[in-house]
Amino acid sequence: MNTNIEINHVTKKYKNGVTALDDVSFHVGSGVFGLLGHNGAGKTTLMKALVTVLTPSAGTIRICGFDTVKQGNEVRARIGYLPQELAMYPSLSVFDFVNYMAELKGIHNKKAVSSVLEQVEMLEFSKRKIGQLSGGMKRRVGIAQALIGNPQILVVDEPTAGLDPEERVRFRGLLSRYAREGRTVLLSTHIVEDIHQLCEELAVLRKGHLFYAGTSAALLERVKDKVKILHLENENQLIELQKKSVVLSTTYESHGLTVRIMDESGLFLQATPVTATLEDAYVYCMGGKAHA
Ligand SMILES: Nc1ncnc2c1ncn2[C@@H]1O[C@H](COP(=O)(O)OP(=O)(O)OP(=O)(O)O)[C@@H](O)[C@H]1O
Repeated sequence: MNTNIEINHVTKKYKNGVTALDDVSFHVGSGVFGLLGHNGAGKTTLMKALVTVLTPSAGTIRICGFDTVKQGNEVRARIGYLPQELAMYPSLSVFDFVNYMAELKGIHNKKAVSSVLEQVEMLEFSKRKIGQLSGGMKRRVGIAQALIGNPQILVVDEPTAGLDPEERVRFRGLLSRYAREGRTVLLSTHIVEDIHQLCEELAVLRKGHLFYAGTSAALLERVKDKVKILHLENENQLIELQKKSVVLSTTYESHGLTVRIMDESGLFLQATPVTATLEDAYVYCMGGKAHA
């Protein structure tokens, strides 16, 4: 496997004393790789370090073999980035905006601009003003500017948040097509479905620490035999249960509710074991449904 991203013992401490990343290490090969974690887990901080926007306090990151701190230009030439909130100019046309972003990267090539707009199915809307686009279309334009220069690695921060289901499917298709031919797409998300559909491998951050890195299959193996269902009479019982166990899902019924839990230490003898699903495994990684 070719390693496109190598993250070694990366720590980031902000000036306000927050440790956003604490000794994080993992490697990423080709394909779509998922970065999961709740708000504040450190995903954006890690992505900014990957794309050389910020410098780690300790540790190293290599992108296609180049060090993000010492060889920033080589890294930036190989990486495209769609931040969570990309500043766009509403009065510019789609074409002019992407062309402007290309020029900022030193690429003066209108054919390259048309080509990336075609890849994201926005060529027919080239003349439309940014301010007149739907959320999904804006996101596609965001990807288009990240694809300029045909980067080996594409980093996208929460790309499907706020999209309707149809746009989400389209967006997933786009990312998975891009990840072919040895390229890497690293996407951060807290949408379990994104991971399920797109990523063979994933890393999970929790409060700056790496909780898991590996394949979905290995993650499923970890939760095997630990998923159980329990019947509860009311929500007070649910609140109590959440203090003792990770609640994966809840189904309300006419008489009470049924909950799926992760019984890690085998404490819930009255609960019925069920076959674990990947969805269970992802929700478990995220720390349970209640916090999602
Ligand atoms: N520029 C900054 N200065 C100080 N603290 C910061 C800064 N940026 C982020 N943080 C803090 O670092 C921690 C990690 O934030 P980060 O944005 O990386 O998390 P995240 O997983 O991307 O969350 P979200 O999904 O909400 O974007 C949080 O506690 C956040 O408040």
